[in-house]
Amino acid sequence: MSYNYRSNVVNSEQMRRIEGAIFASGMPVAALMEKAALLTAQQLKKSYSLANFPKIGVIVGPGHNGGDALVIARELHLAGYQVSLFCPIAKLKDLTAQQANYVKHLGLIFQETLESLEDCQLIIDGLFGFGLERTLSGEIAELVDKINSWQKPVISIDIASGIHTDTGEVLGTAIKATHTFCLGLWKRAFFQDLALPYLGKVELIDIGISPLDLETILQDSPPILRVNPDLIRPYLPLPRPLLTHKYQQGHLLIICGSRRYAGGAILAGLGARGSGVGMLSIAVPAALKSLLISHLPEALIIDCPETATGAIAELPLELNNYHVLACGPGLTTENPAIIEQVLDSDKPIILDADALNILAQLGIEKLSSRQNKTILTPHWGEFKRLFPNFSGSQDRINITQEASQQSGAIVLLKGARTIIASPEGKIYIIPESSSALARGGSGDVLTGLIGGFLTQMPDNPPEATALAAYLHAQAGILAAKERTELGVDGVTLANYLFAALKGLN
Ligand SMILES: NC(=O)C1=CN([C@@H]2O[C@H](COP(=O)(O)OP(=O)(O)OC[C@H]3O[C@@H](n4cnc5c(N)ncnc54)[C@H](O)[C@@H]3O)[C@@H](O)[C@H]2O)[C@H](O)CC1
Ligand SMILES: [K+]
Repeated sequence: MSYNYRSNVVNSEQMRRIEGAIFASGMPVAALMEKAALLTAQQLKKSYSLANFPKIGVIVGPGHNGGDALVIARELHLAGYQVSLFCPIAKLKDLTAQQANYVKHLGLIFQETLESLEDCQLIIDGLFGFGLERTLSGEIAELVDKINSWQKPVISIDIASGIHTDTGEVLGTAIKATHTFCLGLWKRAFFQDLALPYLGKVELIDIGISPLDLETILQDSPPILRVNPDLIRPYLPLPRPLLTHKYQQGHLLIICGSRRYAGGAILAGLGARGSGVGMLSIAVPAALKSLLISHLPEALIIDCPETATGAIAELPLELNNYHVLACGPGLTTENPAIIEQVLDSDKPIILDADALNILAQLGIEKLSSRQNKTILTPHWGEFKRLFPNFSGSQDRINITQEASQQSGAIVLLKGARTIIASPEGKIYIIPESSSALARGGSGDVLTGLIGGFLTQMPDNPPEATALAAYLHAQAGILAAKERTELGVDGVTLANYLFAALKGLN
């Protein structure tokens, strides 16, 4: 695999080792601090103009996060901002103490009380970075709570102080930043749902970490990759070969719908349509056939015998005739037998919604006898039913990885930051999304979309899943931009998939 500062996500221990390797190769610590802080100061001056933010308060911690803050304070001072400093912990690391001496020499003032910073238009949080090692308490916790109570713009350096760099947990209390500049490499906390309300807008400062240094440290552990266009574009089934026909582009079967939940079947079909899959068949209870044809004239609609309440009673099909099976949207949990039939097939399968609820009843061990790939796409509620052992943990990256190891399936855990883990250990993270997607029907679109891409990319199931999740999120973002977060129903979302796809290509 290729290493890249934009894609690789690290934990604090890896960050420390990478930093250590850079220092050991000759880069002076003070030089790297200078570079990181100068680049951050440049961005800060661009986003927060002297005209609008003439008075800036800087909170200086005892470690190198505080050192960064002091270099930034110095640069802002030299650029004409009026800068006030507050340093709540007396004992500073050597380099930080040196930086403090120099800003004193320049005439910057260390205030006696935090309150002296209350009239600033902006606060810079350089209290703790990835060196935070214990819960905030006492006066430090009070200081953090006081800053939060001011409700001013707060810019955190590297990470919001109080947030655990790996798990994203709040250690006692934490700064509620409105903007965080992550230095060098993305840390895991930036993709943990728990931490998002504390990080605000996030930006990566590229301090020039070379792929060589990344490889030396990261090659021994499975990669955690932040999905971005450069990473995922090579997997797109585009351009299509000049000479091809519909069956060469794959045949997806979606098993979905009930009289009660007819819409889920339509939305899954529309999601699959958005992938451009060559052939799409949709198995539904007989009563839904004409409805599905009216929405998806290009699909082959298979009418199945129904139960008394309108669920699929049986699948009169040879499932192995299809390349991929996607199953779940709108099914109801009435008929576990069809899920058992799907599990028995030799084809790759995607299970979502009630297919997951039935699997939870059957037991996750059922997957161990499968001969082909399984992709599970739970939201948190479904996840807890499938993997009750992990429901106590807050570290979504870890538990998705463990759930994948335990089940042997690719697990996609939906959330503000969707995580995808494969049993071989790969992790993909979808870095942005829209709360417009927190709405009934958006998951059905995703199931169809994953099915459609997996059908066209049979050799790369984790990447097909990541590609679908990325485009789904981008479609949500684009649609919300144009229609607000309230205007993105499932059909609209599906209609924006092509725009997301165009944005990637
Ligand atoms: N990423 C890079 O390449 C660069 C990062 N830089 C910055 O350095 C910090 C990490 O610095 P470090 O000195 O290791 O740790 P911190 O500044 O986060 O703080 C450690 C300091 O704080 C004490 N401490 C820890 N927890 C608590 C607590 N709960 N209460 C009180 N005190 C606590 C601990 O004992 C230490 O003294 C990184 O985030 C970047 O901002 C470099 O500038 C170079 C480039
Ligand atoms: K910080």
